[in-house]
Amino acid sequence: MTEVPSAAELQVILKEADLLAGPEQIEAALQRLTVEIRERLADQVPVVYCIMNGGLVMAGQLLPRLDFPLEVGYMHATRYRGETTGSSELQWQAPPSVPMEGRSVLILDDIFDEGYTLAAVVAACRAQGATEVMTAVLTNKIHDRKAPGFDVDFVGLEVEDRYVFGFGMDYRGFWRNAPGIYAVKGL
Ligand SMILES: O=P(O)(O)OC[C@H]1O[C@H](OP(=O)(O)OP(=O)(O)O)[C@H](O)[C@@H]1O
Ligand code: HPA
Repeated sequence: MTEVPSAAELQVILKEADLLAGPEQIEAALQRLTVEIRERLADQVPVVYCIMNGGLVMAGQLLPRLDFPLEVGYMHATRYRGETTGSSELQWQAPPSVPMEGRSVLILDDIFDEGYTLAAVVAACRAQGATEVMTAVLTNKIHDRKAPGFDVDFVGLEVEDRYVFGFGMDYRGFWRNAPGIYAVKGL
């Protein structure tokens, strides 16, 4: 069994991390996302899926702002599994919880990093008969290692090319609950 770090060790991770975006910047990003998404999807009665686990906080904060009719679902696809580099194999831990055939779909996730997760999720939604599939992420990590031929539709904030955590994103499984977006010291 993997050993759980102590609370003191985890506090050091947070204390030594660099704050990239605080609550005010995140609030502004969520407000921008709300306006853009409403403009595009308000009359589509979409199914809005949270990608577990990372999308949980973003979805929880964004959904109550989307003041139009929609359904909520979730799916869990994971590539990092507690590591700081992604595996080539995407594991589906939970398939989409709501049928999407003939529906407009909006996918919510915490981070568009290399993009292989969302590219595979969008392909799966198309294969399951969604008529249109849009993606919204809280953060887009800026680098040139993106999956070819795929992009997201709505981005809250750009973050630098470091390993980030907070607001849904984990560092080795921890600190998804941190109220800002932080970069791990040295990563
Ligand atoms: O753009 P990519 O490089 O594919 O990475 C982004 C994905 O990685 C993280 O999920 P992770 O695999 O860590 O699963 P988790 O949310 O369950 O931790 C994150 O929540 C995104 O879904
Ligand atoms: O930088 C990151 N942080 C947390 N989760 C992630 N999943 C992909 N990239 C990241």
